[in-house]
Amino acid sequence: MSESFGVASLENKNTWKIIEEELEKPSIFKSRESLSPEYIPDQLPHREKELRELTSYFKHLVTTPGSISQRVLITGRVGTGKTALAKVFGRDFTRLATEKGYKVRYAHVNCHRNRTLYNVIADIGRQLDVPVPSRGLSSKEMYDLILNYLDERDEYAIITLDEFHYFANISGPDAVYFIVRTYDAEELFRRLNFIFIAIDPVKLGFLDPTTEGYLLRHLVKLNPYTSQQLFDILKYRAEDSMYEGSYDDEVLRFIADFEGWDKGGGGNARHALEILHVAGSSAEADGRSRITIEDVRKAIMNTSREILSVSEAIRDSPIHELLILLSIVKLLRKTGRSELKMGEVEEEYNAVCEFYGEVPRRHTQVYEYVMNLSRTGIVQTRSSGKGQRGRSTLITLPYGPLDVLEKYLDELIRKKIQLGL
Ligand SMILES: Nc1ncnc2c1ncn2[C@@H]1O[C@H](COP(=O)(O)OP(=O)(O)OP(=O)(O)O)[C@@H](O)[C@H]1O
Repeated sequence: MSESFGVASLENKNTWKIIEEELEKPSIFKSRESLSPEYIPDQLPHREKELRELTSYFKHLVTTPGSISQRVLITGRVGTGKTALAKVFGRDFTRLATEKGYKVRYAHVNCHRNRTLYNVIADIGRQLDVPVPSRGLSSKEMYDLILNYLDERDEYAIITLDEFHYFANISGPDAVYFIVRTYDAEELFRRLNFIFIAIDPVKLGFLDPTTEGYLLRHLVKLNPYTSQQLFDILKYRAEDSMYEGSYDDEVLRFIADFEGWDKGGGGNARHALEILHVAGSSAEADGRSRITIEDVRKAIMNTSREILSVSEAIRDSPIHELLILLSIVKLLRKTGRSELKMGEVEEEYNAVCEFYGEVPRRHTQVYEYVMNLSRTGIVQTRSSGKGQRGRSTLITLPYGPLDVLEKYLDELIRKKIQLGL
């Protein structure tokens, strides 16, 4: 026993040593989650004006509640703070309204995840704690249930439909009209007020002119951030999430100048924060307590704009769409080829599903997912011309690096499986 214990203690000493060394490494982050994209900060530097605009649109809820059903459209490029602005506004407005004795609720629906009218309304009901039966109701019946529930409790709600262009594209103009309908005739409808978030109002071009005109008259447009604004945002978020001394103004300025709209960057706060996060992680992994400019350079290379724009586009994709994208990336790396046939992607997808313990979808669904990835520009597809046995769909990715993308997809899929998404 003692001998085997002796060997075990030697191994234990090694594992124990490894863990002790890891634990003794200096930490850069005092709170990683407050740097994560989902985190909603207390303040939003450089979005004060837009916060005031939103407040003025919804002021009736604490002066003449029920007088109108407001609809506002927030637009802006990726990473300009549309989601954060709506959530911070929803959180603080409802808190202040409640303090004044008005019952105002807030719900934030992600239309990338909930793409049909039925799912959008069901999610609204869920977030407002409306006791909605899980099946057997039409969208209209569920909508009426929510309105009556609010009416009985004399409550009003502000509902944000985020990534509204996905819902509009997939569900079509009738579904949009059902939600946006601008008539306020029936009093009951004034229980619900809406904020729509879309990257670009042009994407709503198919709306009927009345609806489109209405939304464009109630528009809050977020401009891309300048390098100075990004510097202030990075400083504010770093103070929240990283230990003092683990970064300095030179590091923040370097990132802000890379991403700042006035310096030719995307003006994208998510990208700037992602670079800071990756730079901090690599300094911490090397056992260093300070982020260097070299860490930032490496982080910028690893969060290339393409990878980042893809990561933003697929952040809320269904898990099997991600498994198919990962299969394409893996197969392109394995074969070294520039294009893949649908059949071989499907074969790889079945193997990838087995690896992650997921039940593979059938061919038609796989094809639909690939077309979806193609519609959103994440993959490129073309049908094979003559000279190939039978017609097949050829698939490729116009960007890289594939190894970085594979690592990113693996982490995203594991996180979604863990969260049961
Ligand atoms: N003014 C700001 N102050 C602090 N953090 C900000 C600010 N603007 C954006 N952020 C942060 O930057 C990240 C991106 O913001 P957000 O997700 O709101 O952008 P978005 O415009 O909704 O992007 P997308 O179009 O991809 O949804 C989030 O982590 C958010 O907390």
